[in-house]
Amino acid sequence: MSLLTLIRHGQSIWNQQNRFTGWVDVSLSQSGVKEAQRAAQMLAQQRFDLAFTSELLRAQDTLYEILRHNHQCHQYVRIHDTGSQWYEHFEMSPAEELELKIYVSQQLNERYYGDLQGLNKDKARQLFGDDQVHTWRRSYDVAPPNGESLAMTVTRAIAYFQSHIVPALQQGKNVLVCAHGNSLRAIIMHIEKMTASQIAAYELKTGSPHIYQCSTAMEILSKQVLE
Ligand SMILES: O=C(O)[C@H](O)COP(=O)(O)O
Repeated sequence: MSLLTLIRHGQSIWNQQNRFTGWVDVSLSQSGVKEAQRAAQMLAQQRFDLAFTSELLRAQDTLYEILRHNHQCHQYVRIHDTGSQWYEHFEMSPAEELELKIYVSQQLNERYYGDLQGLNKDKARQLFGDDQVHTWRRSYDVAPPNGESLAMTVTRAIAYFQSHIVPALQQGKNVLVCAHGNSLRAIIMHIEKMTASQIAAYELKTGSPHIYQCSTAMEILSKQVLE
């Protein structure tokens, strides 16, 4: 059995300003730092064997806040996703084996919101109408102008989940994934076998850990959401 802990980053400064963020690399707000610290307290006793995050600051800062307060993890090494599995071959001494590996990948980035990035969501509603903005935000297969649909985010995030995260879970490792609302909804849709309409309506609070107990055959044995 293994534990899969999914957590959306703490509130960002553009979440606070109600602006479409996507791949714009904004920091956590003061409230977001507090959310990350609270999540760290909730997860302080949890042992993690490895972690995954996106290339974006708000997810990485939330992850490091959790690791800084984790009683099991004292050192870590970041491995950037360069497309090659170079890290599978390098030798680590027993002491280095204690280092937690953090895999950083663009595949776990937030949904790319294209031309909407930076725009205030209320301003967008004034410009394009409530229905159009809701469709861009919460439909499954409609993309915002020059952006990704949720379906496109799901495709890349699940491909990464299956190629990099599932093998670790099948080996019984405890995995921490600190990412974004839409890339995590992609993973949740996959493991909970949700439909497109169910996941389109599913909301993840910032800084709220979703903890799944998984069998090595990837059955979900239990789910706990900490708030
Ligand atoms: O990127 C963003 O704007 C948010 O993090 C997610 O926005 P959404 O909840 O509108 O998808």
